[in-house]
Amino acid sequence: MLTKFSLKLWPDPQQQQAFIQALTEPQPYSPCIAWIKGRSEKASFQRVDALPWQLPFVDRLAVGERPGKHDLHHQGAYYCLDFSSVFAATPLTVIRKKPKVVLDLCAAPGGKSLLAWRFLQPHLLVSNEVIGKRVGMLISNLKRCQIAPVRVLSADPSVLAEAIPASADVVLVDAPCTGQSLLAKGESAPGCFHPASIQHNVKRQRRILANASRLVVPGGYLAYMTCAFSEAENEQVCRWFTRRFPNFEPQTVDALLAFQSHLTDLPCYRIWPQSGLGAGAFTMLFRNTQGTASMAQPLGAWLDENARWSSE
Ligand SMILES: C[S@@+](CC[C@H](N)C(=O)[O-])C[C@H]1O[C@@H](n2cnc3c(N)ncnc32)[C@H](O)[C@@H]1O
Repeated sequence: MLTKFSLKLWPDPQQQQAFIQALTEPQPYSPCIAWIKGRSEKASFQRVDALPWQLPFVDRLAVGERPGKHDLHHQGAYYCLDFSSVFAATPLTVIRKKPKVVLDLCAAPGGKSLLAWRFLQPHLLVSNEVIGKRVGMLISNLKRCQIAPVRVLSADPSVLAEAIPASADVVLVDAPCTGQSLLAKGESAPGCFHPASIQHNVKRQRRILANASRLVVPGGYLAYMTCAFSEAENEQVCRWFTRRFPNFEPQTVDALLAFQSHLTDLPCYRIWPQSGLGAGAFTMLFRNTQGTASMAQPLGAWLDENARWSSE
C-alpha cells in the first residue's frame, strides 16, 4: 500500500524510494526546543546550525540530545518539539500586526499554541481541544511553560463558530489527520494509507476548516497544517477551501519558497521525511479579505463562563 501511495506522490522513482525508505527505516531527526522566555546559560546542549527561516527562539539540537530529561524542561524554560512543527508554524511570520486573539482550534498537547503565543505575543491565546481526555496534557504544558494570558476550551469547532463568530485575528487548524508522518519517527499509525481512513479525515478536516472560517475576523488569518503526506488531506483540502470560501486568500510565505509543494500551484509548503529535517509537515496560510472593520464579539464573558482553565 505504501508503494502505491508513493507512486501518487512522486513521478521520480528515486524520490519514491527515498520516501519509502524514510518511512520503513526511520532515522533519528534533530530534537528541537522552543525557548519560552530566553535562552538559558544553564543549558549545555550541542546545537546544530540554524536554518535561515528558523524561528529565532528555536534551537535544533544534535541527534542524541535529550532535552526532555533536563531540569530546565521541568521548570518550563522550553518546550520540546519535532522540527516539522516549527516548519508548520513558520507561515505565522507573515503576520506583522500583533493580534488581539489567537485561537488554536486543535490544540493538544500544545506545541502550535505555544509557538504562536511566543512569536505573535497576542493579547489573548485561546487553546481549544475537543477531546476531553487530551485537555489535561494541554493545560499541564501551558501551566509548566507559564503561558499567559490563555484560556483553555474543550468544544467542537462548530460550537465555537456558533457562539463566538468572527472573534479571532488568527485561527490555527493543526488538523487531526491520518498521522502518516508518525512512521518516520518509528511510531505506528494503523491504517494510515487506507483510502477509507484518508477520506474519513478529509471530511473531518473540511468540517473543521469550514467552522474555522467563521471564527476569523475580517482581515484575520487562518493557518492550516497537518502531519499527513496524502495530497487528499492537504493540497486538495486547501483547493476545496479556496473554492468554497473565496474570501480566504492564499498567502505566499517567502521564507518557505524552497519548500513549495510540487503537487499544486497554491502556496502550500511541505517538509518531506526524506529531507532529514523532520518527520513531515504540510502548511498553508489564508487571509480573510472580507472587509477590514472588526466584527469581534465581546469574548470575555463567554470565555469566563466556558473556559476549562484560565491562566488568571
Ligand atoms: C495534530 S493534533 C494537534 C497537535 C497540536 N496542535 C500541537 O501542536 O501540539 C490534532 C488535534 O485535533 C484534535 N481533534 C480531533 N478531532 C477533532 C475535531 N473534530 N475538531 C477539532 N479537533 C479535533 C485531536 O484530539 C488532536 O489533539
